[in-house]
Amino acid sequence: MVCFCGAPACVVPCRPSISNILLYSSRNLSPGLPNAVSLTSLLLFSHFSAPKASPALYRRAHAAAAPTLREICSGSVPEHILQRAEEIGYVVPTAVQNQSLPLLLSGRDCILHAQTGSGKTLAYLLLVFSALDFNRSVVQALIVVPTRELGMQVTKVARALATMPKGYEGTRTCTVMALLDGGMLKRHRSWLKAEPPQIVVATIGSLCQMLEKHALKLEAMRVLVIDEVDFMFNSSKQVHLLRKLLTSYSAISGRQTILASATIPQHNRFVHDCVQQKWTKNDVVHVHVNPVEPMPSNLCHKFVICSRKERLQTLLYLLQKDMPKSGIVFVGEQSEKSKKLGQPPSTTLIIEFLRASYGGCLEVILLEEEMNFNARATSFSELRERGCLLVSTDIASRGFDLPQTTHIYNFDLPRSAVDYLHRAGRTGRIPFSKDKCSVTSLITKEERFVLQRFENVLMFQCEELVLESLTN
Ligand SMILES: Nc1ncnc2c1ncn2[C@@H]1O[C@H](COP(=O)(O)OP(=O)(O)OP(=O)(O)O)[C@@H](O)[C@H]1O
Repeated sequence: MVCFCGAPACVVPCRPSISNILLYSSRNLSPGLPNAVSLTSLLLFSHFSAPKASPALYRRAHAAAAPTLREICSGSVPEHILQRAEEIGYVVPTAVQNQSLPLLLSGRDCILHAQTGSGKTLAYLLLVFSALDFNRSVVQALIVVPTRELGMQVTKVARALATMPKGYEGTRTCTVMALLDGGMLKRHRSWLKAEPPQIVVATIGSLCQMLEKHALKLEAMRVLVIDEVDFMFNSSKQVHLLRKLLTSYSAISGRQTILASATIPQHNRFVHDCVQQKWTKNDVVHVHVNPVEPMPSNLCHKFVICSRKERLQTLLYLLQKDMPKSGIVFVGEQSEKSKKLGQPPSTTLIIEFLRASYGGCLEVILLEEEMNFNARATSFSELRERGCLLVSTDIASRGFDLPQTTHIYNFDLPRSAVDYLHRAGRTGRIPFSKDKCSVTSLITKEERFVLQRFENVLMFQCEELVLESLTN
C-alpha cells in the first residue's frame, strides 16, 4: 500500500517496511492555474445547468498545463458521461480528482482523503460510470452514505451525470436508486425485483433491511464506495454491517473499494487495517491531498465571547451585521436530561426567536434528526434552490454541499475538532475560489480553551470579535 500526499513530488509511505514506495509528482492545480478563479466561477455559476464548456475553457485549461477531466478519463469513462460532465461544468479537475482518477481508473482500491468541498464525489462517481456494464440490469455499484441528505445529494449528482446529453438519444443509460432511511422501502423492493438499477446509493439502515429481506443482491457489485468512512466506523450501530459489507457479498478481488472522507484519524493505522481485515486489496492507495492543511484556506475563523443568556441576541446581531448570502447555524443535540424535563430543543427556540426577530431577506429553515423524511427532503431541496438560513444539528455537517453558503455559526461548539472541521467545511465549497467565507463560534469564557484545542489540532487561527453594541 502506498500513501500519495498532496505536496508536490512527495510520497509518504504508510508503513515503509511493507510498502511499495512510488514516486508521484502531482500537478497540483491551484498554484499552477493563474486564471483558475475566473475560469471556475464561470463553470460553477450555474450549477447543473451550465452551458456546454466552450473551446475557450479548454484552451485556458491547457494554457495552465492542467489535464482536463476528459483527458484523464477518456477511454475509461463513457463518452456520453464525459460530455454530460462538461455540460454541467466539470472540465478542469480539482486536486483530488487529478491525483486519484488515474489510479482509480487503473483499477486500484483507494482511500480518498482530502479537504471538505474538494470534489471527492465526482472522483468516485466517474470511476463508478467507468466500471458499469450499461446493458446489464443488475446492481453493479453501491455507494454507502451516513445521512439521507448526503444520499439525496449523491443521487442527484449521479442522475445528472447519467442523463443523456443531446446527440445520444437511444443510447442505453443507467438507473440510480436512492435507498434512504425513511424512504418507501416497499416500493424499492418491487423495483429491485422487477428491474434492478445499476447504481444504489444507500444509508446503512435501509441497506441492512434490504439485505435481510434478500431483496438486494450484491454478487455483481463491481464498485463499493463508503463515503464519510470515519463517521461510519465511529457509529457503533453501523460498524457491524459495514464490516460485513466490506468482507462479504462480493469478493474483494472482483470489486474496487473506495473509502472517502475529509478526516481519517490515525490514517496509517486505518490503511493497515483495511489490508489486514481484507476490506481492500493489498495494493490500496491512500490519496492524501494537502495533509499539512486539513482546513480549506479560504475560511476565516472568528469567535465571540458571550454568556448563554446573551447567545440568541449575539446571533441576531451577527446575522444583521454579516448579511450572509446563505448561512447555517449549527446547534448541539438536545441532552437526554433536557428531553426528560420536557424542555424544547435549542433548535426550536432558535427557530422561533429568529422567525420573530430576524428581519433579513433569508428564509429561516429547520433541519434536524427528528423531522420526518418528507419534511427533511423539503428543507434540503429548498436550501439547494436558493439561499436561506438553515438551523440544524450535526446532520447537516457531513457531506452537505450547498456551494452558496457564505457563513457558518456555531451556536453551540461541536463535540470534537473533527466535527468542527466538517461543520466549517459546509462553506468555502466552490473549487478554486479564493473568496473568503467565515465560521463564527459563540462561546462562553470557559469554552475558549476548547476552541483553542481545536485550533491546535486543525492548525487554524481564530480571531476574537468584540461586539461593541452588545457590551454598551
Ligand atoms: N472538477 C470540478 N469542477 C468544478 N466544480 C467541481 C468539480 N468537482 C467538484 N465540483 C464541485 O465542488 C463542490 C464540492 O464537491 P463535493 O461535494 O464532491 O466535495 P467533497 O470532497 O465530497 O466534500 P465533503 O468532504 O464536504 O463531503 C460541489 O459543488 C461540486 O459540484
